[in-house]
Amino acid sequence: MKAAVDTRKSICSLAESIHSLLGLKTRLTSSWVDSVCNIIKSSPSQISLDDHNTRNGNKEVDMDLSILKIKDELAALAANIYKLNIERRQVLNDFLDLKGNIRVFCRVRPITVGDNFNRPRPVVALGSTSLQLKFAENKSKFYSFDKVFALGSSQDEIFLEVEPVIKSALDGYNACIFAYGQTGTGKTFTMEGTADDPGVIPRVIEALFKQAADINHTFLFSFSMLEIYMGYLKDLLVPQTRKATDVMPPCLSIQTDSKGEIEIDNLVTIQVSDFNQAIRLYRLGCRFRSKASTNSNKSSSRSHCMIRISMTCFDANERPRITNKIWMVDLGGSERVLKTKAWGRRFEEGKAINLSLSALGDVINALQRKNCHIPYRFLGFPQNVKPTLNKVSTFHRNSKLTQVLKDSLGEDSKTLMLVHVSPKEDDLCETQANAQREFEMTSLQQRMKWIEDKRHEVRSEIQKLNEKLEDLTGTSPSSSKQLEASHLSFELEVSQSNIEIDKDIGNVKASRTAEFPGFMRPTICSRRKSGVDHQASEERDPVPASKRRTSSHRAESVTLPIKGISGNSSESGISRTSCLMGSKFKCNSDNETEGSQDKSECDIKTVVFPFEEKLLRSSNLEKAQVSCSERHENRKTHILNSPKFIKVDDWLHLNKQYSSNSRIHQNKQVLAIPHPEKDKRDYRQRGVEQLRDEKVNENKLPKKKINHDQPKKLAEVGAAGRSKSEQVANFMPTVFKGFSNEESRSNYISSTHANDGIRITEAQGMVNDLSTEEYVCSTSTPPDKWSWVLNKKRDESGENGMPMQLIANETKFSEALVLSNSWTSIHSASDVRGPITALMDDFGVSCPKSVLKLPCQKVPTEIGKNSEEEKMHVSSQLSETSKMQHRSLLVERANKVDLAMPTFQLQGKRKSTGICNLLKQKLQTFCNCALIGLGFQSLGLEHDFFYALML
Ligand SMILES: Nc1ncnc2c1ncn2[C@@H]1O[C@H](COP(=O)(O)OP(=O)(O)OP(=O)(O)O)[C@@H](O)[C@H]1O
Repeated sequence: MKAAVDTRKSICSLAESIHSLLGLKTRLTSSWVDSVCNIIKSSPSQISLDDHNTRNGNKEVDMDLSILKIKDELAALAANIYKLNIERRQVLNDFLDLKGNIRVFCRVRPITVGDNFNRPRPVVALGSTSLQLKFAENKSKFYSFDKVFALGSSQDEIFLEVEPVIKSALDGYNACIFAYGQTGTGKTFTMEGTADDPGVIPRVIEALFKQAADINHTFLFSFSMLEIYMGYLKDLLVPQTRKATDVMPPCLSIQTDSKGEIEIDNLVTIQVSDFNQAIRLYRLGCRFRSKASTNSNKSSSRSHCMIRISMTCFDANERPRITNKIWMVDLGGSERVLKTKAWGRRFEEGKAINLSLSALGDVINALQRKNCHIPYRFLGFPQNVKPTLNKVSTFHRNSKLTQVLKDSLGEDSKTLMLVHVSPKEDDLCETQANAQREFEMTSLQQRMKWIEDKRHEVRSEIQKLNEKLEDLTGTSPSSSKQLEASHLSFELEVSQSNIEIDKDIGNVKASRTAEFPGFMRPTICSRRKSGVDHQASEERDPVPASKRRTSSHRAESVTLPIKGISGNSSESGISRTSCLMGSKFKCNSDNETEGSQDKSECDIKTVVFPFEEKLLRSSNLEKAQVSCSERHENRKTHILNSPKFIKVDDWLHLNKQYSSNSRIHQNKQVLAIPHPEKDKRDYRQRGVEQLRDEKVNENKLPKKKINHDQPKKLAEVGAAGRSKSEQVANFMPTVFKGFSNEESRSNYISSTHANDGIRITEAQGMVNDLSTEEYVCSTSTPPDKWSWVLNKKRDESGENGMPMQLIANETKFSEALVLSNSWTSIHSASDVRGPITALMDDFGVSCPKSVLKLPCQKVPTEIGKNSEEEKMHVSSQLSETSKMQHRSLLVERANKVDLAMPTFQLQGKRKSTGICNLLKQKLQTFCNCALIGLGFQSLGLEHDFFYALML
């Protein structure tokens, strides 16, 4: 071809020179030249170079000509290829654009050793692009991906999808390949692979060198490797003086400039000329990656490992840029802090990983949506915040991961996300947990409603009884006010709990979006911060705005409607300390991830502490009770902390101390009630005596002298001559007198009661008497305490009083009190019934209804002191005379009843003396004691407490 062109040129020049020589005026046309050329070509006598050479017999010239010919052809082909290359690049780019510059693949890890083979697999790959997560029999969720690699997919299959990205990189585009997934889902396996089955990174390096060699350009490759660990950038190729086992490298080579931008160019960049050099560097860097050993004793990556291969090509004008790079990132394993119950360093690592993954998710999501603002570094201000310079730091996102990748995660960059999923049921994503939570919340709500209804019922019953009482006594009982107050507070708690539930449900619902996997969606926080999805979330969220947490996560107050005040639901602002910063997310120095950015990240994310998981997952009733009792606890702290009350623990401690010194108890099962020392006992006894004296004087009844030393002496004598069971029988207090069970007796020994059989019998009579009109339910107080309380009271008022009365005057009763550690409480029947029923439900114990249908309590008053108060506990049906008789009887017996003895007396039939009734009463009493005791036990109290309660 070139020869033809040359021939044509020479013909042209020849013709022109002839033309000028002849002085011809006409110009030579190309058609004329063509025809002359044709004549020459077709003429057998043409004079060509070949002919000339052949004629001269010069074969070498012949050779040159053929070479020239081939070269001509090659040049033509090269031109063609150039055109095709441009076209291919365009087509590939269009293809990737069409597919999406960000593509997401999913790989399901195969079942490995240690997985439970018998459990049904909840992750199912449906076709090549969708994945089903089954988290209940009839509940599952579908996700779509660009491609799903099912269980057992090979490394080759994965690489086949990665290859186009390598081509793009060689064409001059920046590219990123990420491996994302929970800990242990196979990220490192996919990226690194094994010696026999190499993963993406070695394959990419190999392909880059191979394909670059195929391209007729000169490439210069360089290799860098770094990790982001706990917010720090660490150059893994900095000359290492440390051992591979060191957790932290001694120096960090990457700094930030004055604006806080990462000076990524400071990275150690090593030129590599072939695959072997690059792979050696890669292996070296991997040795220094921060890892932690997990429960299964394998090392888990606790950082993001980033490999950068930069390529520079000087002789390819068609490339969009001279130097471009491909990042391969093995992201740190995301983990549910709740699930792993990580703490300390592991918790910090997990937190840092999760935060940066969340930031990456935000960036990718913004890119997918083609948002004008991509939050590589700064998320933007919330709607209600005016941007000022000093506020920038507050709302700074500053994720180093996205900052480093900033120029490789963009419009003309290719991003490949390899999402890894474990087939393990336990590793199901947060969606499952949310569904579970949602279910729990619903049942919690139902339970709350049930409790509320029940409360209303009980309350109206109380109301009726109070009214009846008012009619009878002519006075407004203070207890009714207390009940009212306790009811109101309960209402408040219910409404608060409801709000909390609603809030949680709102959060659950808000997080329920479909199409993309979680990390591809903007986080709730970022939506709130940027205000992008504010509208959308409001549409999604059925919970009224007033009941939701305000958009600021630092919201300090909510407005709660308080029911029950003046019959209207009024709005009352109740200040709540920041739930996130206060209890949920303690953003103190301990919990902050190291590094500059993490304070701001702390601002954004909520991390729930492990102990809260328990609370969240505890049964509905438990939750209600916990929050209820906590609040009650606060309200009652000042009461219980008053010096009038000894704390249970204190008492038990004292008791133990005393018991250890005491030689009285021989049976280990028996809680030894301390034998009161003389001076201590005197307080009580003197109190009783004084009271008795007063009453006796008043009623002209003969005074009985109590010999304080008698019980002790009798005990010694008795112990010498009787068997243990006999002692036990005599030790038995009144309420258990009817029982013949040895075991129940032995658990119930009280040395104080041991020696006064007459007293027991008489006290029993008194119980019967009392039960004619009154129901008194009192948890027992140890002798020391009684005397102490009595003493205190006497010291203050200068007079003695019955302990029960003192306490009755001071103590409110409510359900919470049953659950509280208070020893001294007097409950109305209806107040007791609630917890007892609940306890019965909890423990599956059945009890005759009659036991629970107790009439309203009448608090025993200080006898004879106040005639009004007397009326409270003496039947209105009794005449004044019978009242007096009753009172005198009571007083007479008061000296026989040890006030330290626990009384749990039930109303029986009037003057019931029948053995059946008696037995029934005892059974009922025992049942209730046991139930309350079990209730206390369920609060984690020790056995001592239970025994003491029985006593
Ligand atoms: N596709 C697979 N085929 C065979 N084994 C696999 C596959 N994926 C993962 N494994 C195995 O599962 C285990 C966990 O994988 P790997 O260490 O890659 O998880 P990871 O996601 O990187 O965990 P971490 O985030 O804790 O580092 C390894 O023993 C690995 O060999």
